[in-house]
Amino acid sequence: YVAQRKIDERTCKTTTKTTVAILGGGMAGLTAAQALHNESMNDFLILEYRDTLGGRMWHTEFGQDEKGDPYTVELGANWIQGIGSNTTENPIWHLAKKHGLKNTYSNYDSILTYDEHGFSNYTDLLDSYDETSDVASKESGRLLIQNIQDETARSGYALAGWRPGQNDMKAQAVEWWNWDWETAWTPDTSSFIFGMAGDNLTFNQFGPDNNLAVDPRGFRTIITDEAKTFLHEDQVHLNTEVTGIDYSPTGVTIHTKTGDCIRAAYAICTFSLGVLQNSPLKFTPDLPLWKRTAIQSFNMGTYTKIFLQFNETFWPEDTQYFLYASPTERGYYPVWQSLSTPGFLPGSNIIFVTVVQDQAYRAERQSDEETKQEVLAVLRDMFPDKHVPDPIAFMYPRWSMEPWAHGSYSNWPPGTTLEMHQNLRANVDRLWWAGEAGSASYFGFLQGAWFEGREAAMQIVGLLQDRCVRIYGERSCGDRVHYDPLRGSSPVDAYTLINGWPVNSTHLE
Ligand SMILES: Cc1cc2nc3c(=O)[nH]c(=O)nc-3n(C[C@H](O)[C@H](O)[C@H](O)COP(=O)(O)OP(=O)(O)OC[C@H]3O[C@@H](n4cnc5c(N)ncnc54)[C@H](O)[C@@H]3O)c2cc1C
Repeated sequence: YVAQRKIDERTCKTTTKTTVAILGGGMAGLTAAQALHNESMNDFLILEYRDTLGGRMWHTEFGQDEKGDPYTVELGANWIQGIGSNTTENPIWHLAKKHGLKNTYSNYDSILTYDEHGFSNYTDLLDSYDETSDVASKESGRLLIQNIQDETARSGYALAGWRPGQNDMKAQAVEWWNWDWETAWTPDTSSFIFGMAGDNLTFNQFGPDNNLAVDPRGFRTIITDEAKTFLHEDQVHLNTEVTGIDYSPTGVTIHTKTGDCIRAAYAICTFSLGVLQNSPLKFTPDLPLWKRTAIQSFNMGTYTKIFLQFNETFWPEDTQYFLYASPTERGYYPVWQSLSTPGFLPGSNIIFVTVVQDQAYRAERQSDEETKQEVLAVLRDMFPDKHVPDPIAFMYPRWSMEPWAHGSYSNWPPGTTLEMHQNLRANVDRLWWAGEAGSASYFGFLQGAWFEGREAAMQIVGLLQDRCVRIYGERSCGDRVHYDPLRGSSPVDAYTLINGWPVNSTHLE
């Protein structure tokens, strides 16, 4: 460490000292900072790549209204997912209410189904999927509790009775709407146990409903407004790209692209799994094999929303969703969402379509014009009796190419275990980890980031003050555990706070 410190000093243009360096200013970075502040520990710095807080809560101006003013659309997180419980409130819902976020109930029953010849009613398939989901959910709970080897969501659903034919494109579209649209991965590439558990933990615990943010200030206002309640400007360094992290049992030195250094007693890295997997970030010494294995074992999904504004709403104005079954390609511009519908951005004539994974990568690689022609051809198939004009505005983000995100959110592949995941969130010396992907219970969701940021900061407070802390009502002391080597499945008694599983497993069924 002494030798390493000398090297640091040589390579640092300037050195700033702080107690806790929070790497990343998204939801997890915010809740980490707030947890430190709540413990009167205000000597921390948030280092953020972009020119704003918010991370994957990211909006932009799009199109224009009658007066010529632009609308606001969300490129990243859009829903508050899991609201409506009388007993447990989703912390994201709490923030939304606190900051007066404008949002509207997403009604998944407000859906019409289409194929290449136009409207085609196959809602019976939606009902069949729902019935098998109930069976699959119970079975995945049994596998978890009885410590049985994980399987693919594909096999779990097939055993529960959902077996869409390879060429039954309507059933494939229904499956996409139910699975891929949420996880950004196919059932074949998703863990059955943890895919079902993640869904249950959010929707059985916090409530079954989702509301869509349609606030002109942008969804991230729940972060930026909350930050104003406790954060000082000098605690945030925006436009700061972290390029290197030196860690040891006694401290952490962060290197930035401009050659400056931040020396901290502890650091919390909240970068997305995609950044950890793909960016040239240099760790010194190299991260241990158990940590590198964990980082590469989980999956980062890409979820791309493609926005179009027309000069009229030619689709049924009162319907929220339109599901399209392409005759040839699964997941080809399948879910269309109207923002022109009452409660959202009425009169906006805006609709957007979502693609994930291979279809998202393809769209992100091709030009706007190529993608526009593809989506217009789909709309013209869906509405053969209407005149579908060229859009007056068209835009989509390229999540897989954003160097600060490298994708949208994480997912658990088949065969993962809780111990394997614990290795993703376990600290390495004084370098700690937080963020959406670190949440065993709510990965992929904003609430996952919210809980992980807070928990890491509270545990660090415990270490700094040489005491145990209470997290979710349980005692937590010292470093996080990690597992080396790993075994094939997790015993049920592993589902505890120690492994990042704070909720009682009775919530699983
Ligand atoms: C398209 C999309 C749709 C989504 N939909 C929903 C939804 O509807 N509901 C929901 O609950 N969740 C949704 N999510 C997931 C949700 O956005 C995330 O779970 C959450 O925002 C993650 O927060 P975080 O703090 O863990 O990570 P981030 O928000 O990624 O924060 C990490 C921060 O680190 C910064 N950073 C990265 N690299 C560096 C570097 N080298 N140096 C300095 N800073 C760096 C980034 O700029 C970023 O601000 C969606 C995400 C996407 C992308």
